[in-house]
Amino acid sequence: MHLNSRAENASLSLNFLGRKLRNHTVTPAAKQQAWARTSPSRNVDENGGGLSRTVRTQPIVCAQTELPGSIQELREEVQHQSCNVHNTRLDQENNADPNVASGSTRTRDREDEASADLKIFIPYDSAKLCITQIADDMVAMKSRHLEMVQELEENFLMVSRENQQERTVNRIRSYYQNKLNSLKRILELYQEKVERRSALWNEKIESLQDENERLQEEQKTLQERNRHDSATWEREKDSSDSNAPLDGAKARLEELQEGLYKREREISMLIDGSEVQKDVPPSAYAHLLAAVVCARCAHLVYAEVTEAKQQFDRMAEDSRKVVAEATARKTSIQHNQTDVKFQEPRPLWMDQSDSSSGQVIQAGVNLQKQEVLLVALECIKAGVTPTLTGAVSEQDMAVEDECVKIRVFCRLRPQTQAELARGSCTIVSCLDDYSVSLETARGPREFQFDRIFTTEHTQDDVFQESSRLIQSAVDGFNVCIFAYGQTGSGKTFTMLGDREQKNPGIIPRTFNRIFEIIQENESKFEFKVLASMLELYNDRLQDLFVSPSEALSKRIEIKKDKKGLVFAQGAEAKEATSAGELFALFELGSANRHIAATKMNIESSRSHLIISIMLESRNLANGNMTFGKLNLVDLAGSERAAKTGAKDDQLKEANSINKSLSALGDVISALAMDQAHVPYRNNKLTQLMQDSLGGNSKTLMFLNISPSDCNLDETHASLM
Ligand SMILES: Nc1ncnc2c1ncn2[C@@H]1O[C@H](COP(=O)(O)OP(=O)(O)OP(=O)(O)O)[C@@H](O)[C@H]1O
Repeated sequence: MHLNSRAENASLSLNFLGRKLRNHTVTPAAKQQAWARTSPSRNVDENGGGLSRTVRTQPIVCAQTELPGSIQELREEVQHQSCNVHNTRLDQENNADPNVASGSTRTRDREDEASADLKIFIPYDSAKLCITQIADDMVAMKSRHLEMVQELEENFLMVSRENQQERTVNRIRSYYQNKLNSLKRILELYQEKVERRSALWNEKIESLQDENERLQEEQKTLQERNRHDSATWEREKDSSDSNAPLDGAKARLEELQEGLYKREREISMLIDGSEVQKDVPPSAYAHLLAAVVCARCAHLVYAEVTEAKQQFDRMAEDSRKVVAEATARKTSIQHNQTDVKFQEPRPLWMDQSDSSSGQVIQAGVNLQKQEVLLVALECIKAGVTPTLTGAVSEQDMAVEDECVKIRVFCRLRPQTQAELARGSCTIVSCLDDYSVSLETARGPREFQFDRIFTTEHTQDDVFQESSRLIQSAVDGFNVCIFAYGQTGSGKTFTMLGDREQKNPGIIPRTFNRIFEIIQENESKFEFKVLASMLELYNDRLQDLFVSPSEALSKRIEIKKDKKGLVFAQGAEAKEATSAGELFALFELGSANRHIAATKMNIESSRSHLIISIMLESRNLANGNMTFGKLNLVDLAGSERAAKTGAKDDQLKEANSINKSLSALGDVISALAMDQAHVPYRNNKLTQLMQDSLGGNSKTLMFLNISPSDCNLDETHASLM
């Protein structure tokens, strides 16, 4: 070890085993301990063992305030213990020639030299202890430094993270600011638009008011003229006895006026709804009202204008001829068809106009149109009001049935025990067989349907209205009957019936009706009935005719065959030869559905149930084949996920249901609006129902609604 303090304020440097140690702190306690353990005699022994160390004669100055005491102490210690401090050269000379050492100059020189080269011997143990302590201190210092570095790094990271967060916040803020700006711009645009529109409407209202005033003025002028004419006639009558023809004209005028007042009374009665007939759809009243007004005007024209009179007479004559021809044509087609309905069943893919039943329908529609035209012309001629009798023949209904492809029936269920117990009140009322009224926050809203079924209507009433469609399916049409509505609104009750089957719904009744029709026609036709039963849950189709474990391993794909009929590839289609067999198959499917639902811990009402019945018939006389398909669907509930507070799996389930229901809604509205593109492919549900929605198929939708105020939002959404 070498202690070097050559420069003033130089730092203490230690050279130990070839490693340079700098600026270390030696704790006084450690040094104390080191000295305490070192005895002078032992040091001598050890020094003799060759552990000599060199110490400069200059005082050891330590750069750090903590050190000086200790080094100084060390030095003092060394000086006190003379055995530890040696001037080697003096020692040598003293030892070698003590007599020669005379003369003050020489002695001073020697002292100078000695001060320049003073050797100090530190006991090895003390030095070792010192060094160990120094090394320990340095290790501690290193770890402290490392800690500080780590702390600094962490601080740096934290600051940079904060900076980043701030930057992100700024970015988000500016993004939303931009959005807000663009929304403001859009709002301004809309405001402008609304202002423009309202200005336009104001203009229109003003022009209508002007027009109204003008008409009133004209009316006044006409009345004046009338009064003037009648006064003239009176005068002329008084002045001459030869005015007899004018009597007739005056009488005619009075008659006309009387007729006019009568029509006005009828119109106001119609407007007031005082003569509303129970069995006439409300939409028909609008047409009737329009017809009344038109007929009145037209009759005035007919009566006053000679050319118009001739024209109307000609039209009425032509129309009479056309009606006669149409009646004859329809009768001849019906005659050709004979009374056997199934002799020439119409294959599904054949154009309707090619088939005889299609011709009957077409002839029926034409005849109806011509008859309406003739009645209208006669009414105009006679100046009478066209009326709706409400007495529609079975045949007319059948014709109408053939023409209408989508019907929507609304069914209102009674309040449940739970709703009654909760004190819910009823907010839905049925106005007539076609309209319901819903009490909303903004007042009552009316909705029209093809038919309304109230709580008074039985399952039988409901089935009677739908059973004609089953005949159509056997005839070769594709038919779909489905129920839509929120959970608990009565879909399952309508489609399946109650659990005990005391009030069977449409599905079991359909099974019976199919085989009744088959039985009625089995002498002329051979039938084959195949059924498949599928469940659509979370966009996955599951075959309900196999066990749930087997169904899980099966992949079902929706395909179309050559005739355009949709089928589920991979799903079983089982044959049934009686209503009982069909019902047994249905029970098997329902049991599998229940097991699968229990296994997956879901409610069966959270999936769509699709029962497809394929009806094949072969004409025994000519071998012609006919294919019809009947889809019976019990849809999952349509409630909103937000209201139910669904999370995770439930939310996924609700989203999947909503997606499929909105896809179905899109398809129905595209069909209702006769759009060129119908988005069937958007969802598995609509893909599967494709061949029984639109085209030549017939669709019956049941809209099930709850009457209670607690379901107002859902009921409103469903009705909309
Ligand atoms: N027209 C009705 N007459 C009497 N009770 C009815 C009627 N409609 C529904 N219900 C009763 O209301 C309750 C709910 O009906 P249902 O289970 O058919 O609703 P849902 O719409 O099918 O519900 P989910 O979507 O959960 O299957 C049942 O107890 C059912 O018996």
